[in-house]
Amino acid sequence: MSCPRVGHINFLNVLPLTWSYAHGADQGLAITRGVPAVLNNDIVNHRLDVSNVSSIVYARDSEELVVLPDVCISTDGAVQSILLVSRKPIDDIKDDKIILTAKSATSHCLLKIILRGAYGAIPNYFVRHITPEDPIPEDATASLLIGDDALWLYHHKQPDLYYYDLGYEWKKMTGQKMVYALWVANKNFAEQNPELLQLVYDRIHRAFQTGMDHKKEVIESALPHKPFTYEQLDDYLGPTIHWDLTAEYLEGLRTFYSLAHQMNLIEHIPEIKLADVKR
Ligand SMILES: C=C(O[C@@H]1C=C(C(=O)O)C=C[C@H]1O)C(=O)O
Repeated sequence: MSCPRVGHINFLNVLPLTWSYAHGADQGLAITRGVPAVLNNDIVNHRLDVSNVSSIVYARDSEELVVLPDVCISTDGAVQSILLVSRKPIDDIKDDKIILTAKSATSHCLLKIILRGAYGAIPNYFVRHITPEDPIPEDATASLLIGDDALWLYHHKQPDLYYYDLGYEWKKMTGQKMVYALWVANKNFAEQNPELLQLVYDRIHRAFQTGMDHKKEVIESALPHKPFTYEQLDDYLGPTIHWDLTAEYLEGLRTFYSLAHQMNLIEHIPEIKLADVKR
């Protein structure tokens, strides 16, 4: 095998890695860019060898996957880019109709856990494509958005709607950190290609360090293409989004899996198997 097939989420929450790939870290890798839901599907169908995926995907397919250590997309509290936008206060949501963005998987579960666990609500959920300019379809009470769409909404709030940050809500409910996304490798690929796995791990792990050493340049690289200011991205990347998969973040991930299991969103609580790479 020559070029490992690597999935990359095309959201600003991984901008340091996007920047590093554009500055040579993609050499020898075949990169596929997409929204989480598409990459989730591609890794479990073996169209990718390694990918950034929704963290719930690992729990659903842990027999076939291993987790790359030290890297993830996570927050300790507010995330800004995973939002429930609602026509009514969250306390008044009961069996209402809620639209879930088709781009996500983890946040679907996170919202269900929070609404049931913290607000006693069991709404009717429907998955649809939603745009941030028109976030709540006429027939629904609320919508869940993620990524750049949600970040844009966070900075363009309408006075007649209510906004809830699910990172903040998770921290309030559990006291824990939250891991939204992991990098996983297909087990067969990992076992048969240890050197390529090491190469991909080194590139991704280093990219966040190098990227943050060049934070100004990294942010400026996105400004011409994205509807955000320097200050907004400076606040989002670094203090808000974290990329270190430390013991505390792993604990938050285990709590998430455990609550997802209690709600029958996953069949079992997986053991988190880390890929065998030199760190
Ligand atoms: C923080 C975020 O984390 C993400 C949320 C995901 C999900 O809900 O499945 C998947 C990947 C991450 O991009 C975000 O998208 O804003």
